[in-house]
Amino acid sequence: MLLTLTGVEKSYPTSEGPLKVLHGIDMVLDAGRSLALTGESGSGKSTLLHLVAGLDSVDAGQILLAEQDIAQAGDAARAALRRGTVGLVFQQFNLIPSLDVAANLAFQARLAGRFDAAWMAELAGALGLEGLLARYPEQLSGGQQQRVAIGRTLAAKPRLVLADEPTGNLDEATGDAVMALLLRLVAQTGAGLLMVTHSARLAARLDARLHLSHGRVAG
Ligand SMILES: Nc1ncnc2c1ncn2[C@@H]1O[C@H](COP(=O)(O)OP(=O)(O)OP(=O)(O)O)[C@@H](O)[C@H]1O
Repeated sequence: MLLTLTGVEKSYPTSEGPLKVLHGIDMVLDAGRSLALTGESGSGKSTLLHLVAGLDSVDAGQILLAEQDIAQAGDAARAALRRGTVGLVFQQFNLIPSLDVAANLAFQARLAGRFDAAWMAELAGALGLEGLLARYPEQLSGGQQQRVAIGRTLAAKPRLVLADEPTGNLDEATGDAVMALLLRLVAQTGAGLLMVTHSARLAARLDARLHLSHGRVAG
């Protein structure tokens, strides 16, 4: 199993005392499978994604990612796991403005020590970016920027792709096209995909769905 969560609990400190956001989450995701994380605003979706990404630590429970327990890992170990195993795609594209598309695409793969020119060229082709490699992010449309952001993440060949409303900033037609590319490329690499979405329509395109309600799995 690529990802297993067992009894994951998380609270945030607030001025009125701890706010419990996740109350014992259990979930599994296999390599090559995609899972939509849905739920109303404030149900804990982003919190869960951040924990799996190793961006924050759990209060209790276990997160096994590629046989490693990230819940109990220290900051340095979590950072290493993040670079080596996990790829993130967010609603904000966060491209590096001073780098052209080719350099943005290569950036994370180089950081992870996994730059592969042939894979990069294949990705650029699949994402329709060949003619845009010398442009800078500000010279791209939103849909083009999100395709670069997806390419940048997949270039490093992550075993798990975490996406938070990745097409939330795009119009429906562009978002649908970008989503189709993301699903196709994730399937091609055999990675797992965990994606937060508010859209039941998008959630239905993934293999499975986990619905959160007030920090609990509701279906
Ligand atoms: N750093 C924080 N400190 C205190 N409370 C927080 C913090 N981050 C999130 N919360 C609270 O935790 C709860 C869950 O937030 P989270 O962002 O995980 O929800 P979500 O399901 O992703 O919501 P949305 O769909 O609106 O993005 C909310 O009540 C939120 O206000």
